[in-house]
Amino acid sequence: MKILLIGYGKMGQTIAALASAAGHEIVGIVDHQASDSKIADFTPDQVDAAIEFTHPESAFENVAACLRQGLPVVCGSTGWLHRFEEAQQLVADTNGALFYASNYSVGVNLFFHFNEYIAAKMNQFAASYDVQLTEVHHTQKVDQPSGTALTAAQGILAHFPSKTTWRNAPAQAPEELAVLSERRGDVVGIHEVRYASTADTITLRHEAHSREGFAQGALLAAGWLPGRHGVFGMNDLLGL
Ligand SMILES: NC(=O)C1=CN([C@@H]2O[C@H](COP(=O)(O)OP(=O)(O)OC[C@H]3O[C@@H](n4cnc5c(N)ncnc54)[C@H](OP(=O)(O)O)[C@@H]3O)[C@@H](O)[C@H]2O)C=CC1
Ligand SMILES: O=C(O)C1=N[C@H](C(=O)O)C[C@H](O)C1
Repeated sequence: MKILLIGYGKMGQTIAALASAAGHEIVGIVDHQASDSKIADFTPDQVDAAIEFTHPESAFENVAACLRQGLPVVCGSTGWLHRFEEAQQLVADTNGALFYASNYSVGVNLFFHFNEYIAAKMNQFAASYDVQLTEVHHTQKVDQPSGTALTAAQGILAHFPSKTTWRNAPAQAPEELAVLSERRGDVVGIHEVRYASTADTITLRHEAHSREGFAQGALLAAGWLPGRHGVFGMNDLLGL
């Protein structure tokens, strides 16, 4: 597979290493510091898929540039969902292909699935149990709460109707889901959903040990996307 990497930080470099080991070709790197290349320098005959892991403030423009160039794009940057509808419209206008996941690891996507199942079960016991979400990441992370925590929060709100909104702080009303963020050292990513009653606590937890799971998932998505048209996510890829 011929890959254009957009963003050559922690994720870009992890993807490059795994891609090269798997025999894929990195045909270009677009990054603030690591290269002078631009997305507009690349055409669909040179690139099977672009993989974008940059920054919340640059993700939409990078995705848009890929779509305008006719490049299928796998985007992992978080914190830009306020522009997601614009991206969807651009995909439709260009007959393009966009893959987005707040978290590309297979384990986290199983966690999302279990989270929804547990929320639906626990709804029957909502009078006794309160639920809260916590996420812990490294101190370089700029967005808060994490994209993964937002996806998990949406899963709870959809299946545990006693919670109708979320707040990135301790809840101030029973219908608010507290989504608590902590930034500590070089933690790769910990997400935890906790249902607590006066009698006991039930916890669903995912802890990433490295960035390889995210990178493997992004490469899987990049292999799957070419030839498809539309907006896709991990449920399409994994059939969850
Ligand atoms: N969906 C998922 O599974 C995962 C998502 N992420 C998300 O991916 C994003 C990147 O994470 P990570 O690699 O850890 O971050 P890093 O800060 O380590 O790397 C980002 C890189 O992108 C560069 N960059 C910033 N803006 C642009 C731009 N406009 N064009 C090209 N390059 C740019 C940065 O350069 P400079 O430093 O010079 O600004 C840096 O080299 C974050 O939003 C993070 O939340 C992370 C892990 C997994
Ligand atoms: O910035 C990170 O590092 C991560 N970001 C993603 C998120 O916001 O959920 C995924 C993962 O947790 C690592």
